[in-house]
Amino acid sequence: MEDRQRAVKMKTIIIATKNKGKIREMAEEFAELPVIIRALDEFGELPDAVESGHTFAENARIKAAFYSRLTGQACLADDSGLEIDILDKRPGIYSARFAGDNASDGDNNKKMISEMKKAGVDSSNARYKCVLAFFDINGRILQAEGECEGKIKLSPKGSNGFGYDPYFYIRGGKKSMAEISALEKNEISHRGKAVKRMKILLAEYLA
Ligand SMILES: O=P(O)(O)OP(=O)(O)OP(=O)(O)OC[C@H]1O[C@@H](n2cnc3c(O)ncnc32)[C@H](O)[C@@H]1O
Ligand SMILES: [Mg+2]
Repeated sequence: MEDRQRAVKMKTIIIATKNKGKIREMAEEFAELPVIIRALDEFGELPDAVESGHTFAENARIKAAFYSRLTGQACLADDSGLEIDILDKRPGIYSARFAGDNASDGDNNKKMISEMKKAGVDSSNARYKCVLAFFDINGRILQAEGECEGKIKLSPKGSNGFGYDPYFYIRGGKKSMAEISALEKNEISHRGKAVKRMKILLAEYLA
């Protein structure tokens, strides 16, 4: 098939997130699929979805459904966060708003450090979780999940990645998630694992 013909037949999928770090990590992976990948910001200023769910899965579905209704296109949304054992699995689904609505990554990291100090520790087992939800305009839903175990330490290292990455030390290593390359992060991360699973589901869906 010629490129032009293939382009006509290709579906569009919007990566429905306002987090630039997530887009960076996902866009390249999904570019391997026979689909046109677009980012939410190509559709102008859209309102934020209300993340009123009680689980990552509920919030991922809320975001995918909300943005597919707004754009009239198939959407893939990510809900993710960090569970810190010593903090009874907080911030969890509240990871983006740990330090309040519109908190920056820096604000959330400061809040995390102060909560860890309050608990009297300088490290704790922790894990990142990610749920990806895909909604098309006919109501077809696909869902995939991923987890990544590690340790939170109060000494930040590295400047790659985003969010809590400088404080999240990967399993068995002395490196933080912000010290490894984007490629290496995708190999081991919660999002990388969910993306690989979602790619299999999408390939079946598109076939
Ligand atoms: O809702 P969208 O628009 O997708 O963007 P968001 O940043 O608000 O995303 P979430 O509601 O899913 O909150 C996830 C938060 O969890 C943290 N997080 C998730 N994945 C992470 C990763 O790979 N590295 C570091 N922090 C991560 C980070 O603080 C995110 O802001
Ligand atoms: Mg959010």
